[in-house]
Amino acid sequence: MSEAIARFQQVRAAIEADRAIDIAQAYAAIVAAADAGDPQARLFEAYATGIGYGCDIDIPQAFELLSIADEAGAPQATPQVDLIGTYKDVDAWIASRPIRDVHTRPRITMSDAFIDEALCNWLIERGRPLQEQSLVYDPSTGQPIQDASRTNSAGSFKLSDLDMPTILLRQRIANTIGVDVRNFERTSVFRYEAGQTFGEHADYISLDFSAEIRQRGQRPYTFLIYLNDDYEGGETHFLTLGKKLRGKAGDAIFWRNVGDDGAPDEVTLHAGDPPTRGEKWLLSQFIRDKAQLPG
Ligand SMILES: O=C(O)CCC(=O)C(=O)O
Ligand SMILES: [Fe+2]
Repeated sequence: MSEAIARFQQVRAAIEADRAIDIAQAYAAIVAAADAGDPQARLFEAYATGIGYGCDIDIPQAFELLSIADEAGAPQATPQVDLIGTYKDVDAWIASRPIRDVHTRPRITMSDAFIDEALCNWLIERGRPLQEQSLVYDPSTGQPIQDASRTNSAGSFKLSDLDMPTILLRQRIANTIGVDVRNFERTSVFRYEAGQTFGEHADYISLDFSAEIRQRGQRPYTFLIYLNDDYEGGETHFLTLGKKLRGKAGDAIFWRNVGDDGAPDEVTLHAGDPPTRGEKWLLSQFIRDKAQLPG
């Protein structure tokens, strides 16, 4: 094995284990191994180029690299090319989608048929193996603990879990809201089995966590996509507004967690109510007001 490929394997293991690494060096190692003939490294280079991990975001180039990885024999590339090969014009695919307001103060907006069924199913299958029990922080000890207020599971996409459809979807979300995709946190997929819930909470960062806000920014937007609809109950419940909302599979909902002045808006308090029958799958995208570390 060439030295470049051995180095990439180390970088890949660090990314998969979510260890802190130097992103510029990691990107250089990915490209070197790809150039040394490793199709898996070419695939990582495609994702890195899609999200600006150690390089500038270049979507057409990311596409090109995905095709090269496919031809070089990366098995994961083929279903992605099959899925996005139908997106003939990438610019049109990632363009902003029509929206409609469903509430004014706070502004809550929906976008019907934001994605199609094939992409919903793709995202469910990508998110399924990543599911972990959701934890909340115990304010008395500062330790993550399991708590009855949040019983659903969640999985988020690191660089090594990404794929081109998800990368393009992030672009479409950014264009629809009119925000910079570099401000996106990791994309997550949530699963609620019947009876599981994400209790009353707000998505803005509490002003009590001023260091977090200084470092990573406030979280002005939440963007959700309902990935299935064969369940009962399971609404996104805005408790103070007395409003329960839910979309069909592929519909999106988003809202601002802060007011025009940027301060937390307490009326955005909400819950993911428990499905009473069937299981609910949801894509959750949090958006900050500052660029995030990519990956
Ligand atoms: O499941 C829902 O509808 C709500 C999800 C949610 O509150 C969140 O992603 O922050
Ligand atoms: Fe939330």
